[in-house]
Amino acid sequence: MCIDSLILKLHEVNAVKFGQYKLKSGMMTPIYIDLRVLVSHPALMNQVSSLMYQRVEEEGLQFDSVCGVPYTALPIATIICSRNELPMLIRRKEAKDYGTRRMVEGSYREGDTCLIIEDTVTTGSSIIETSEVLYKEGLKVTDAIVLMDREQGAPNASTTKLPGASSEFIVGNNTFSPKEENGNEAPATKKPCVEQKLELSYADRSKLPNIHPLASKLLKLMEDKRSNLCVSADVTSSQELLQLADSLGPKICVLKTHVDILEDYTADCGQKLQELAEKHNFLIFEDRKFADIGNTVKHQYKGGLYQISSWSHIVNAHAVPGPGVVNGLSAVGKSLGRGCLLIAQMSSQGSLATGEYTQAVLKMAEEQSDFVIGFICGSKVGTRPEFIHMTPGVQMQAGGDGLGQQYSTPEEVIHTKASDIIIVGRGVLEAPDRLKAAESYRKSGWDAYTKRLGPNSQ
Ligand SMILES: O=c1ccn([C@@H]2O[C@H](COP(=O)(O)O)[C@@H](O)[C@H]2O)c(=O)[nH]1
Repeated sequence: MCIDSLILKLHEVNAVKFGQYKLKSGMMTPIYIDLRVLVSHPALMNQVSSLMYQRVEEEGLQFDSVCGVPYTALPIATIICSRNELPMLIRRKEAKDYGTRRMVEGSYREGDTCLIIEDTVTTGSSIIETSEVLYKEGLKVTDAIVLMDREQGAPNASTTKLPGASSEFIVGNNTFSPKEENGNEAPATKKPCVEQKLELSYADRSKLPNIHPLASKLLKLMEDKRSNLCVSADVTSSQELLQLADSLGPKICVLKTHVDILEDYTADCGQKLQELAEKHNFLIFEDRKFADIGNTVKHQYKGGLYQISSWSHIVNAHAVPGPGVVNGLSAVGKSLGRGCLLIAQMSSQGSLATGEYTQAVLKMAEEQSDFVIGFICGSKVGTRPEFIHMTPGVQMQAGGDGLGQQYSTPEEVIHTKASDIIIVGRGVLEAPDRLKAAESYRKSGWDAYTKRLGPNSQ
């Protein structure tokens, strides 16, 4: 069976609904996929199971057992396992208060690998929850097969969070084209049984009707300069900072600063930085990570020694204090045309900004999109193409720095994890030739982006 005819059959049994529906993430959607009805349609259920198992075979996946995400994917996993004589595990949603109190039923040994079966993903949070339960039982989740990917963050969420996961394979097609996410009609034309990704270029996104002007400017200059590189200028003297901005300016889309590590900051430095940003067409991002109540961050942003709002186009904030932190920053920055990134995830080992916290950050961003322009994150987390994803912890070699920093490569960050901008600090600063290193990061980031867009991108 091909995808087109499957979609039609799903529509016939009312598994594809049109209207106004609320997703688990809280977001409203005009299309709702309800595969729960499948249990009442055994022939279709068999076809779906066959299609999903076909993909398991095509990918040559190896695993010791199979686990369906409760509840909808449970019968699908059961059919797959029964027909192909595969060992199955059942993940409980709640522990029994008697007997073994196990969260995972079935026979398994520590270190066994497990394939997850899921019907529909939006953010991937259900897959993550299931894999976390399995992981706590000593199982390793290596892959997940999904029938419907709503393309709203799931591949990235799953790829990065599945403990021990190597990859995720999507059976089927996108249910939303980017245009649909914008609210316009234009269902994707589907190629039968072929995975199809629709993605807007930076240039296309810069023209979206609801985009924040600063995000639009950034996306446009990225396309013009063919650069998705942000250099993190973590140096301690103003002279070195300005020299870096001038020499690397042509290679970068954003210059990130930590103004409070400068030993000799004066207002003149902020002024000169702005002039260099104009000269080389990049934006300045002060990585201040505001995290206080609205009234305090308002003062921190506008006043004090650094007067950040007067020279930095972008700042960022933790969502921990609640929406007041954005309101406080917005009270200062909005009229100046500034924008804010919310910290949805961090690159440091053991970061607490994961799972439900990250989801709550996304919600806060949606609600404050007149000032929030995107996220600091490890992978694409947001659903709106208007949001910009910036990822720190990038070097040519994956690894760490011994102080908790964790590095991914430009290819992983931009191509696999679908982020927009790589943030590189020591990868450039500690190179013998900083300009050469910046060019090499620019090229890697850009190549990964064009690869992600596909063959028609250039
Ligand atoms: O999660 C985060 C948030 C911010 N950073 C900042 O990015 C740079 C990374 O520097 P490297 O030398 O490339 O490690 C640095 O300024 C951090 O404060 C981050 O690393 N992780």
